[in-house]
Amino acid sequence: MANDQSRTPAIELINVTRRFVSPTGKTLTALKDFNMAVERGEFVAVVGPTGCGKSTTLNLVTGLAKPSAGEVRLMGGPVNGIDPRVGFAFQKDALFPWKNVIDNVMAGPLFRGKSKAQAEKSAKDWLARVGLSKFLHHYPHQLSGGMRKRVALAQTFINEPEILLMDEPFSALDVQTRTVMHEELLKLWAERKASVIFVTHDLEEAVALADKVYVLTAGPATVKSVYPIELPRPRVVSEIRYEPAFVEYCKTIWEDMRQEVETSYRRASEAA
Ligand SMILES: Nc1ncnc2c1ncn2[C@@H]1O[C@H](COP(=O)(O)OP(=O)(O)OP(=O)(O)O)[C@@H](O)[C@H]1O
Repeated sequence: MANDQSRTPAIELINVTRRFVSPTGKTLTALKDFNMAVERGEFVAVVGPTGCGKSTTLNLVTGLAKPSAGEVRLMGGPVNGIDPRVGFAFQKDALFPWKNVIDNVMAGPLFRGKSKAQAEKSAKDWLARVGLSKFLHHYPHQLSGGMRKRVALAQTFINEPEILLMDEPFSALDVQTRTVMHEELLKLWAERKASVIFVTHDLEEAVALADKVYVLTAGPATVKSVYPIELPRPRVVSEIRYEPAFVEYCKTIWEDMRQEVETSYRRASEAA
C-alpha cells in the first residue's frame, strides 16, 4: 500500500477545546471546537483580538499544554511532549546572556549530540546567513534588538525544524528592523520550507508573510475565517505593502476582524 504519510498535514487541531480553571474555581474556555490544518511547508498566520487564545493554540502544538477535548496531531501522529522536530521563536528571545553569539547558536546542536567541530561549523554558517559573521564573540547585551533577533533566528533554524511556531517574534522591534527581519525570515523559510504557525496582532505582517491567514473570534477562540493569500513569492516585504492586491487583502480581512476586536474591547471595558 502506498505510504501517504507525507500527505497528512504537518499540524492538525481537530475539534479542540481548552479550558482553564482559575484559582477561584471559575472555568474559562480559551479555545472551543477549534479546527486548523497546516500543510507541509505551509506558512500560516493567526490573527485575532488580544487575549482570544492565540498563544494557547501554540502551547497545545508544543505539547506543553493538553487539550480538554479534541486532538492535536503533528505529522500525522499524536503530540507527545516536546518534539525535536519543532522550533520556536517568541517575542522574548531565549539567548543565554552569559554565552557569546556563537556559543548561543551552538548550544542547540551540542544538546542534540553533535560534536563541537560540527556545531561550530554549522553555527558559523547560520550566523553568516543572518549577516552576523563579525559578531561571533559579542555577548547578547552588546547587540541591538534586531541583531539579537537574528541570533535567535539562527539559533532556531540551525536545528532545521520541520515545524516552526512563532509567537509575535518581532513585535518589540522598530518598524524598519521588523521589515528587515520579515525578509530574513522569508529567505530562511524558503530554503527549508518548514511548516509555520505565526501568531501576530499585526494584520499587515500576517498578509505579507503567510500563505493563509486564520482569523480567530474574540474568546473563546474558534476559527472565524481562513483567507488564502495568493501574492507571488518571493515577496519583497518592504514593497509588497504598496501593491493593490496586498491592500485589498488587508481591507477585507480587517473588516472581518474588526467585529471581533470590538467585541473584545467591549468585554474588557465592561469588566473594568
Ligand atoms: N495558564 C492559564 N491559566 C488560566 N487562564 C489562562 C492561562 N493561559 C491563558 N489563559 C487565558 O486564556 C485566554 C487566552 O489566552 P492567550 O494567551 O492564549 O491569548 P492571546 O490571544 O495569545 O493573547 P494576546 O493577544 O494578548 O497575546 C485568556 O483569557 C487568558 O487569560
